[in-house]
Amino acid sequence: MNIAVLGGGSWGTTLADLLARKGNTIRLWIRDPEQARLVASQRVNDRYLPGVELCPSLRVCWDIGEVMQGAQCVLVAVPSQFIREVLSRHKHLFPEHGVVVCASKGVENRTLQPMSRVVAESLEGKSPRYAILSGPSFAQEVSRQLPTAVSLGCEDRQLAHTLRDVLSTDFFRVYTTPDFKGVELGGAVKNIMAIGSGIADGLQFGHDARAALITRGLAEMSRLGRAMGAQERTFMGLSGMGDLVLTCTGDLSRNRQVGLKLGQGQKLEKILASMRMVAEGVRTTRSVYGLGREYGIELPITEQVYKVLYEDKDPRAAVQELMQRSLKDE
Ligand SMILES: NC(=O)c1ccc[n+]([C@@H]2O[C@H](COP(=O)([O-])OP(=O)(O)OC[C@H]3O[C@@H](n4cnc5c(N)ncnc54)[C@H](O)[C@@H]3O)[C@@H](O)[C@H]2O)c1
Ligand SMILES: O=P(O)(O)OC[C@H](O)CO
Repeated sequence: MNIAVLGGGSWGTTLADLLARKGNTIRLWIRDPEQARLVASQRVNDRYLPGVELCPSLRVCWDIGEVMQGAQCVLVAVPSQFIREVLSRHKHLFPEHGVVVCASKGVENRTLQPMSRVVAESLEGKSPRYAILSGPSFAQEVSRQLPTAVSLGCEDRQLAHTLRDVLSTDFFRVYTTPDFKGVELGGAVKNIMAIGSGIADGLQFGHDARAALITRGLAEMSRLGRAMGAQERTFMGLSGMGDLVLTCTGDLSRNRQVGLKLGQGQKLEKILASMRMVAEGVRTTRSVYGLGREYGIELPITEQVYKVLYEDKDPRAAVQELMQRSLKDE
């Protein structure tokens, strides 16, 4: 397949490399010309995926027109808050009824829209056929060909199966589900819980606290998902429980790292200034907090993470408040 990958961060680079190694025709768009030239000549994305030698057939380019030429599928791995801007600006390059796979995890701040809506609205008039790729997958592990399993949410069963076959390898196993809403919401909300789990671990609150956060985080995610039209059982799968477990426990998670530092007493501004990569959960917390209010759904962990991130609440007081809520049935 001829595929354009938009987003030269760690995930876009990893997926482009994986697909190129399978013999697909892959072009990777890196928006910064200097960075694109460097990656193209050195055959390593030193900034976002150091130490991984890229497949010789993978073309790296800053000219998005060239990258999009003849693409049968566009895989989007740009941070979620920039997807609308990138797709809208380059809408003329997209074919009608083209296939778009969104691999980014987040909910837009301005509109509170999940990624499927952002893609559909940005490409309005082009009627894109879209799928959401999510699930427990650290770029650093996938790029080293370590065994990984993910979810692909796509309403069109035939397209889902085609994409599954295109994306799967011996070490990267793709499961399909028509519930794209559940897949995208799971991928977005787990980042909030990863920050929460990092906070608890940064405070050295122990394994019990972390297990409680993961489990109650799953309940919170499912509650919001149900209200937004997702299927509850999707959250028991890879893009829900799977990614929660990974990012709430795995130190490779950038969202967990943000939480750990907050729990250790660092300030958000300083933490973000020290990071080169994106921690989607920081901005997604703001969106999901807004969704909770819009849908009238109780999201206690999200609310406390929001207060720590945006109201400078003491992390210890946030955990205390969670523990002192009125007692209820599970
Ligand atoms: N890295 C992973 O392990 C992983 C795994 C699964 C999903 N994801 C998701 O993939 C998405 C991309 O994350 P990543 O880890 O590749 O990012 P990254 O932190 O590795 O890189 C950030 C990327 O964002 C780009 N960027 C920054 N500002 C931009 C703008 N204004 N417009 C367009 N691009 C801009 C940078 O050029 C860079 O390519 C996120 O939604 C993330 O949650 C990441
Ligand atoms: O590093 P994080 O926290 O953005 O997590 C990366 C992936 O989403 C893990 O599935």
